[in-house]
Amino acid sequence: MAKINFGGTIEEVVTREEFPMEKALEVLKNDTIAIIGYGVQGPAQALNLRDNGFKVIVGQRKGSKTWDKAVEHGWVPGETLFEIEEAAKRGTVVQFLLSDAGQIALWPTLKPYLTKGKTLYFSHGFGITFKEQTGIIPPADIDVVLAAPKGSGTSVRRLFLQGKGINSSYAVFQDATGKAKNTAIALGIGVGSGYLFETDFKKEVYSDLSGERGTLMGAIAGIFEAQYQVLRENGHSPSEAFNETVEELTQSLMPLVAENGMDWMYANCSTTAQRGALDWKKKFKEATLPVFKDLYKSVATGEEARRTIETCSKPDYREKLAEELKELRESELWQAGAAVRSLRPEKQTVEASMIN
Ligand SMILES: NC(=O)c1ccc[n+]([C@@H]2O[C@H](COP(=O)([O-])OP(=O)(O)OC[C@H]3O[C@@H](n4cnc5c(N)ncnc54)[C@H](O)[C@@H]3O)[C@@H](O)[C@H]2O)c1
Ligand SMILES: CC(C)(O)[C@@H](O)C(=O)O
Ligand SMILES: [Mg+2]
Ligand SMILES: [Mg+2]
Repeated sequence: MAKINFGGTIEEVVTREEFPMEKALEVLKNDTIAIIGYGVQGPAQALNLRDNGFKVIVGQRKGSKTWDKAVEHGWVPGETLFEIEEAAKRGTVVQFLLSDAGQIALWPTLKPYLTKGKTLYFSHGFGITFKEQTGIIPPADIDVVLAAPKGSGTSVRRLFLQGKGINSSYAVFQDATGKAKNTAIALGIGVGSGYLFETDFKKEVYSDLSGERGTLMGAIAGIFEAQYQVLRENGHSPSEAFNETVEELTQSLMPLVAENGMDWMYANCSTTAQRGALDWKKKFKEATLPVFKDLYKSVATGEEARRTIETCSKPDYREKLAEELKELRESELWQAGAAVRSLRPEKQTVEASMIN
């Protein structure tokens, strides 16, 4: 494994150079990979594995929208697309990619098919770590592994199609065959990872839940709303407030951070901006640190898992989520955003946002 210095801590990572696709294909040459769940990660991982030359089948409920989506993606009923039970029976590697709440409901159906020597694969440590709440306790004679792409399934597929790769973590929870680690890495490479870093199920779920509720999704949306509100309350127009809050960040400054780090982005802004940002950064850190500490505690106590399971197990959870997203989409901030996006020169579709 490559030893990499991450800011002073040496970690071992698995790169494609040392674990090339040919090796991954060799490790899984006798396996049939059954993808159970065709939401966001399911299609991305299934299609990447198929395109990389692995033997892949998909398990879905016949008559569901996701069955139709799988057919559209080229999965053939009776050949590579089956009812969930049939796919689980045929698969020697079972990739459990239903929603985390959905996994609980399907577990009693799936478990009988997880026979000796098979591999159960997750992309999240949720089900195993919060086993008191999920009831997901695998049989002792199977391997249980994880490869968790650090990004949306949409990006997993897009980056693959661009010839790039997403970073993923991998972990082994149970090694009944003695081959679980190799299997986990081979699957991680197969689904399109650029490189893999090692974790365990608990660390993966604690960091993942913290990250998405924090800076990646929850905190960023909250900070956008707060700044936009203050600008609007002080008489700034929606276009000015949106540009100064979101558009410049995503279009100009974050690409610079992605390219070469925070100091590089700072260095490419004015000295006035740098001076102010360096001063205010401290205040924002002080203000948000207690919130991040609360968040981590809520994850570690299982409270986040409890609330997620409770709400996402309700029959109408999709409608409720859709309503909340609609409210977000229709808020002034994000309506202003839609107008700003339509004005990007590459779009050239200004009609939609014109008043007359
Ligand atoms: N979405 C991502 O990009 C992402 C990234 C990394 C890891 N993960 C993890 O990957 C796994 C899959 O995530 P996802 O976002 O693709 O899932 P999701 O929440 O979109 O759900 C996947 C599919 O599960 C189905 N489903 C839900 N409940 C069901 C039930 N009771 N019976 C049958 N089907 C049911 C849904 O219809 C959906 O098609 C999760 O463990 C998630 O935490 C997701
Ligand atoms: C894409 C994310 C946010 O990284 C993932 O963790 C998820 O749950 O969808
Ligand atoms: Mg997540
Ligand atoms: Mg994540």
